[in-house]
Amino acid sequence: MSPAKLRICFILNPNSGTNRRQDVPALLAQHLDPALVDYELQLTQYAGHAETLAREAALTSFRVVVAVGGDGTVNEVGRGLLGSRAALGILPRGSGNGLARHLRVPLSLPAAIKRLNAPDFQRIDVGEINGRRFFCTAGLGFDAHVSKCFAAAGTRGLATYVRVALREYRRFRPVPVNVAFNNQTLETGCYVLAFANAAQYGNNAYIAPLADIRDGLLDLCLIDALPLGRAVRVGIGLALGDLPTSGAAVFHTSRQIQVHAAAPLGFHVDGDYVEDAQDFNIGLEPLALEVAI
Ligand SMILES: Nc1ncnc2c1ncn2[C@@H]1O[C@H](COP(=O)(O)OP(=O)(O)OP(=O)(O)O)[C@@H](O)[C@H]1O
Repeated sequence: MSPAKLRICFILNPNSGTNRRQDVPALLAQHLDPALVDYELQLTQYAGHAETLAREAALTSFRVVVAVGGDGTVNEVGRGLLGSRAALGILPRGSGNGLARHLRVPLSLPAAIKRLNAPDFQRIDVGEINGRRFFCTAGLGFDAHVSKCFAAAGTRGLATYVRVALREYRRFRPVPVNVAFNNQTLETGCYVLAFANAAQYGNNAYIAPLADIRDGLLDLCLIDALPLGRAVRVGIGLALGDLPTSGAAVFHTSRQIQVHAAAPLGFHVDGDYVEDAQDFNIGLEPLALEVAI
C-alpha cells in the first residue's frame, strides 16, 4: 500500500510583499508532486483572516498549513495552529521574511515549494507579549514606533522602511523603563527593547544574532539611547550580526520579563505595531509550535 499523501493548505495574503507578480497557483501546480501532496489554496480577504483560515484548516485535518506571505501572515497562521496537530509551513513572499530566513526556508518560491513535497518537521518556541503571540521578534520603543508609521506609509518594502526610520529617528525620544527578569531589575532608558525568539527582524537585520529558536529562552536586546555615533554602529551591527560585541547594545536571556514604562510606549509583534501600553508581561512557551520546513 502506498503511504498517505501529505495534506497541505496554503493561505495566501495577496497584500504581502513588494513582488506580487508571481503566479502562486501556477507555481504550486508546477512544483508540487501530485503523488506526494494533496493541496488546497485559500486567499485572505482582510487582515486577521489568515488566523481563522488556519484554525479551520487544522480542524479539517490538514497536516501542514503554509503561510504564503511575510511575518505578519506567518504570525496569523501560527496563532491559528497553536494547540492543533498541524504544522506551520512558510512560502516567503513578504518584505522582510524574518522567520523564513531564520529557519533557512529558500527565498525562491519554486525551491521553497519543492521542499514541501517532503518537509522536515521540527518544533520551535513561541513568545508572548501582553497576550499576543510572536514567533520571530517583539519589541518596545523605536522599532514599534517605526512599524506604526510604516503601516501608515502607503507603500511597503525596504526603501519605505528605511525612509520612515530615518525620518522618525529625528523625532523619537527614549522613555524611562523598569525591566524585571531573572531576579534582577534594570532602571534604564528604552530606545529599543527587543525580545528575540529568532535572530533577525527580517532582511538579514540581526537584532539578536545568538538567538536560538529552540532553547526555551528569549534574547533581550536593550538600546537605552541612540545618539548619532551609536546609531551608525547599531546599523552596522544589524547588518554584520555583531551587535553583541559592538558595545552599542546590552544583551540578556530570560523566559519571563516584566516591563513598566514611565509613559505609554508602543509595542510590535513580528513587525506589526499592536498598541501603546505602560505595563508589559513577556514570556515564552518552549517548543509550542511544529514547523514544516
Ligand atoms: N486580504 C488582506 N487585505 C489587507 N490586509 C491583509 C490581507 N491579508 C492579510 N493582511 C495583512 O497584511 C499585513 C502585511 O502582511 P505580511 O506581514 O505578511 O507582509 P509584509 O509586511 O509585506 O512582510 P514582512 O512582515 O515579512 O515584512 C498583515 O499584517 C496582515 O494582517
